[in-house]
Amino acid sequence: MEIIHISAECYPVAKVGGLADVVGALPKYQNKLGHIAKVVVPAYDTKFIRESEFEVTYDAWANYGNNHFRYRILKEKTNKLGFDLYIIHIQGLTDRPNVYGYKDDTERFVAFQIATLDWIVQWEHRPDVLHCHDHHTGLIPFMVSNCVKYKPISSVPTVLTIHNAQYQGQFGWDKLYYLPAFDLWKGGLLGWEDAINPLASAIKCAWKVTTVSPSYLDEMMNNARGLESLLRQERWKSVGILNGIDSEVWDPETDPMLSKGYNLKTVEAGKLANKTALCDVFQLDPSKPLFTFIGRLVDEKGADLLPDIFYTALQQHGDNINILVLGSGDNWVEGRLNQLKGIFAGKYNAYIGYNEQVSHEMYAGADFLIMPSRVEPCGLNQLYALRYGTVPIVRRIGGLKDTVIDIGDNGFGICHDQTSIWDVTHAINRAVELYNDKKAFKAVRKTMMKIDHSWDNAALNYIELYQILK
Ligand SMILES: Nc1ncnc2c1ncn2[C@@H]1O[C@H](COP(=O)(O)OP(=O)(O)O[C@H]2O[C@H](CO)[C@@H](O)[C@H](O)[C@H]2O)[C@@H](O)[C@H]1O
Repeated sequence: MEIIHISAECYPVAKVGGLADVVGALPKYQNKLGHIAKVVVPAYDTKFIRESEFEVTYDAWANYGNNHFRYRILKEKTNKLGFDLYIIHIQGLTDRPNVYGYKDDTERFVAFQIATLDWIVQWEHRPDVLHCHDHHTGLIPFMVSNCVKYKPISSVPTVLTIHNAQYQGQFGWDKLYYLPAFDLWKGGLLGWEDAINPLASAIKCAWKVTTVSPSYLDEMMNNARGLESLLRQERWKSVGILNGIDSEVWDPETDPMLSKGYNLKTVEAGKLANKTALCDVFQLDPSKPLFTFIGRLVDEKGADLLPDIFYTALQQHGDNINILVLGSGDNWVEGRLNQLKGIFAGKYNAYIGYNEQVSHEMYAGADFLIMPSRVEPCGLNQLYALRYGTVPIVRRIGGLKDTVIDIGDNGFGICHDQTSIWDVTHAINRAVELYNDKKAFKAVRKTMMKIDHSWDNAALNYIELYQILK
């Protein structure tokens, strides 16, 4: 089958969060299964794009509304990611350093989606499926089925994967004219409440809707930022497929970002070496348990509670624990996390910003990884932690519930029910007890490192789903 993944992010081309990890890995595993999976993303001004070689495969003009734009489709020459990578360059719209956060994000992603379809519609052959990821590509299912100019590809199945229903990409009806012509009576398929809502539109129009864990699919029926009733209505065509991880990129034995590689047999010495190096950089004490948080500092991750959680835990445990944070997001959370550095020097530190290298060093050097998420569609951090022998401390929600079993149930993680200061500090107390029971701690590390969360199975689940659509 020929599968076209269309996305705003793809690791290592452009990454903000987990969406990039999925789009950078799933196609590779689909290719390994003998299919042809390709990826289309906007051509941002990122390091990967600047440092890779591309050839122009298509050069044309398009428009959204009255705005004409020139776009070029560039193909990465060496296939170094394990799939064909196409980037769409739209001068003045895509060629910026950040993926999101601009006032004209609506225009940028509408233009990207129109350019993608304008290009595909003039191919001599038809792909087998267009796989859209999140709201940035959410207008594609509607446009493929309804816009006159895309009629030649209207029989190509579209699949939407919801990585996070918190973000929907709404914009006003005054911008309806951005879309290529369609019968206006079909316009209702674009809207939800009082706006054009790309995520809602894709839920209505895609042939299949998937999300990234079975539990999150259930939870969305009652908690999806206003889309609950729509999701209930479209449940018949929806399925939850648990994400995998790229076990080539995330392999503690070969990870070039670590101070020392390790495997199941050498995990104790390997983790200690990485912990020592990490503690050295962040002025922490490697003889104490190291708790970490990695992620976007936003409410859905429970980040607003982190400063109080850490303050309470550090007060309770005195000199017996270390905490290290890596993240960026809400300014006031960043500020408070920075403030704690002065209060708890030598046992707490925070790196405010985005740093892939430091994240790998932390998965390897940490003893525990905290994820007190309010919403977690799948979560990849806990899967990386498991592979690197780091015990996840998670709230029982979404994909966290589907992937982490509590030590009290013969599992390998520490689970709690609520995103609250009490629940998380209690979980930290349990973690300290586990850490002090050296035999049990070692056994838990071994158990979790043996778990296979690679994409092999999930990639096949997606193929089976596409095949039903043929
Ligand atoms: N400051 C920083 N520096 C370096 N690396 C950082 C970082 N902040 C985050 N990361 C990295 O970004 C990724 C985060 O992935 P997640 O899946 O946990 O969350 P996210 O909410 O972005 O993804 C959404 O999509 C994914 C994919 O489907 C779902 O798993 C998830 O539940 C959903 O919310 C990890 O690779 C992590 O290491």
